[in-house]
Amino acid sequence: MTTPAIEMDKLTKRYGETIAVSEVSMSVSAGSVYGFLGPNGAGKTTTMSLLTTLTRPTSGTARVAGHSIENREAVTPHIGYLPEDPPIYDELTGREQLEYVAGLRDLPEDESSKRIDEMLDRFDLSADANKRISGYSKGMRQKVGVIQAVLHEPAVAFLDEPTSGLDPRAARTMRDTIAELAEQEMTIFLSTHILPVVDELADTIGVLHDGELVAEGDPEMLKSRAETGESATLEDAFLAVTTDEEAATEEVAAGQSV
Ligand SMILES: Nc1ncnc2c1ncn2[C@@H]1O[C@H](COP(=O)(O)OP(=O)(O)OP(=O)(O)O)[C@@H](O)[C@H]1O
Repeated sequence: MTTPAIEMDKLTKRYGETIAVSEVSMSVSAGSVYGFLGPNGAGKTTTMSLLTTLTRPTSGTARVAGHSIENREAVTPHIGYLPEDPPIYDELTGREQLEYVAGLRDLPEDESSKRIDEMLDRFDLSADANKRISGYSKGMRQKVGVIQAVLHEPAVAFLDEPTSGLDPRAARTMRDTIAELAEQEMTIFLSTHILPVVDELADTIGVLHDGELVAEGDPEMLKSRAETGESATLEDAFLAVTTDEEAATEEVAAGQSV
């Protein structure tokens, strides 16, 4: 059996009185797309900060690409992260920003410049690649953020709202790119509020609510739990598991979902 790309065991993060992430345990198969859902404030960003080693857990453990998150140097070469606000330098051009990131990752120059060109072209950014990022639109910045997260072909990419700010064509390109990267065995940990994106791409969906993993399964399985008839959507399922907290917890306890 191959090592899971992500494993969490009772991962917990407290901020004073607030329990942002509460004893979350899960396993994400290598090469799969994991859709990570939850209402505002559920703890998704905190979970991704923990898994990308930007925040330390209060208790519990996790391994990413086979390495403990306690060991930042071991984990970071294997991951890419698109946070809500991607770290990019306004004074650089799009191409310079990507070359800078490739340099940080020690990528061979000829290989990385070919991949940068290919990704810029794919996201329709080639014509603006030599313009300063300060003049980029929100969507253009988002494209740069995504490209830099996957440029080094990490084993696991954490993407927080990757289609945010993108026009319909660019959003389509983003979804196609995510599917393609997963086909190439990259594990994608995808957090978004746009449920059709998750429905289309995710092999497994986990729903976080008040820091707890209240449901987990493939999209069809989750929909079948919504109890709104045969035409239940992922939105119905999401609302069911994040509003009827007691029932969800009971099912978790009964081992029906997690
Ligand atoms: N640095 C921090 N200090 C104190 N509390 C925090 C901090 N970061 C997050 N929290 C709290 O932890 C909880 C989870 O927040 P988090 O940002 O992880 O949620 P989220 O699921 O990403 O929400 P959203 O969908 O709105 O982005 C919230 O109650 C939030 O107020």
